[in-house]
Amino acid sequence: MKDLPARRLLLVHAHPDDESINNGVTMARYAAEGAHVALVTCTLGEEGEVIPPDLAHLAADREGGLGDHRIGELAAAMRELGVTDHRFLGGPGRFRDSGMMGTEQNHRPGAFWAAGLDEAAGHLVRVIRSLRPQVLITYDPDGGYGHPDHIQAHRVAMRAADLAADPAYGPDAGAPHTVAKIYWNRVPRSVAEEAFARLRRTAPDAFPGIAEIDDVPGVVDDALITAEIDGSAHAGAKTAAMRAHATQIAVDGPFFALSNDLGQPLFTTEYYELARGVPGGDDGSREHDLFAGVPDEDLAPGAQA
Ligand SMILES: CC(=O)N[C@H]1[C@@H](O[C@@H]2[C@H](O)[C@H](O)[C@@H](O)[C@H](O)[C@H]2O)O[C@H](CO)[C@@H](O)[C@@H]1O
Ligand SMILES: [Zn+2]
Repeated sequence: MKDLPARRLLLVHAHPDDESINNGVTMARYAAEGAHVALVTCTLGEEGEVIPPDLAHLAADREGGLGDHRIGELAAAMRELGVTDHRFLGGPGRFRDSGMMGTEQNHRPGAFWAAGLDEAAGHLVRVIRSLRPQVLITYDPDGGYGHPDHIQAHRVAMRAADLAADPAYGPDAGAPHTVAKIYWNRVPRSVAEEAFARLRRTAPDAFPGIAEIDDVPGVVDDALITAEIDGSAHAGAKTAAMRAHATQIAVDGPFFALSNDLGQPLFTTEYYELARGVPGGDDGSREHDLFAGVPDEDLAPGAQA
């Protein structure tokens, strides 16, 4: 077992593609700076729609196989971001994509939405106690846009952070560890409005339609934003990572669309709300480093891969 770098970031996401859409430049930046970046994806995205016609046969209501295919898409996306530690919660296929809210897939055996919270969180506690991350990123309580797997990923991540810190929990799951800072993915409304205005102005016909601002996960009033990560130096890596998720995402320059063909902005500054922990800034201004404020004694090797 080898010691990991002093700075360790853990991201918890629902499906392959969410990590690149929400945190592509953040992951690329910290990986490039030598921090250890670990991604836990909770499902394989088996119920997703498929954009390229020549891959349509992979869909769950056709031949199936989309989940296995998306494992490969995720691996390709991680190579573009320089991230080498990416895992599936409980192992590949342990929890199945639950489909959109209100669909019958929500209640299928194995669906992540139907999983027991503590059973699912127990898998993540082991990851937290071995990696010992100082920073964790996940969704807000609504999962960004209400998808059941996103909501469940939020619940599992927050519950696992609580259990990992509890000395009375799981003595066989590793030594207790408290994650110093937990962030939720956010987009400030003013930034979203300006980006959509630019999309309508410069590329009105790039896609068959244009999404609504509130279709963008996590859009909130600017006042709720506590950190911003300018990843313009890593814009190419994020774009390439999103392109790697070819069954789910179509990229056109600084814009993209999901399988609904509705154009939306590709953000190269990523925004966060500090949900737990002490902010690094001292005057209430936004942080520009997610590890800001983490005590020096916590920024040390000693975790295990
Ligand atoms: C970004 C994200 O969370 N994608 C999920 C989502 O996919 C959407 C879903 O298929 C919807 O029906 C489409 O209109 C939309 O364009 C898709 O992005 O839900 C899928 C099923 O749970 C999931 O596999 C996909 O990763
Ligand atoms: Zn998702």
